[in-house]
Amino acid sequence: MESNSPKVTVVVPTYNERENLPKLVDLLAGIGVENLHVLIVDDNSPDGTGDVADELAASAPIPVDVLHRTEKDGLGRAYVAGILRALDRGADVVVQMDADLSHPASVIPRMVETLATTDAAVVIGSRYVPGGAVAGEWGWHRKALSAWANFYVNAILRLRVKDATAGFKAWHAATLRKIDVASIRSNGYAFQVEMNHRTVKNGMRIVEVPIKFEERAEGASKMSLAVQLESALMPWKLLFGRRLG
Ligand SMILES: Nc1nc2c(ncn2[C@@H]2O[C@H](COP(=O)(O)OP(=O)(O)O[C@H]3O[C@H](CO)[C@@H](O)[C@H](O)[C@@H]3O)[C@@H](O)[C@H]2O)c(=O)[nH]1
Repeated sequence: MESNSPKVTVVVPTYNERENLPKLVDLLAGIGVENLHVLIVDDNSPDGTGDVADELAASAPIPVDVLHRTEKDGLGRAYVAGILRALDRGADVVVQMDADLSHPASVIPRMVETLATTDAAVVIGSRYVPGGAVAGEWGWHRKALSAWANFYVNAILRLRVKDATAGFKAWHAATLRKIDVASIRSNGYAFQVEMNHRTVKNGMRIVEVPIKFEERAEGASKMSLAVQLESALMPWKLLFGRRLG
């Protein structure tokens, strides 16, 4: 039977997340959001995450779909592919979320509610608004990098967002269509910044709700030097409206 509730699709990019993915789907099944769907976008993970995703699609208590891609192509590309598929399949709200359990699934109901009851075009699960936090031990290097990245992009692009690089967000489908997600090219942290920049440039509002961010317990971050370099250049590229390649 068709549900009257908005269709909420959680898009989860995965690369080597076989330990984390079943736990994440389990958590999502328990948050009590009606008409919740999960779309896993796997880039042919060598650890077999794609097979784990297929098993979840067959057995999970909530609808799980899998988009298999042939090779590792970056987080941004995976999100673009996943978001376009979610929109194609009628999502009203699209949630972006990491697979590594660093983003608290329990906050999704509040994010969806905030979208429904305010003029927010997108709601960010934010570490840096009052009530937000980073749990566990982040080394000084990671803290400094995150603080610097936020100061840097806000200074250049005037986004006025406390957690501009956050990867946990709930979008109205209409916002994603308006910002033309298909044309977004940046791939690492810069992907999040470019999405925010397009939202603000189109005169739409970003709202942040606090989250407690957990450091991943299993697997490793895929952040590379190339991702950091892209993030350093991207705000200038956006400011001057040009592509740097
Ligand atoms: N399909 C696919 N998934 C990927 C790829 N690279 C990373 N992922 C997936 O994307 C999610 C985040 O990847 P991490 O490598 O754990 O990201 P991070 O460096 O910890 O960065 C996080 O924090 C940043 C700062 O807040 C965010 O900007 C970023 O989006 C992410 O949330 C994980 O689910 C990971 O498996 C890829 O090339 N392809």
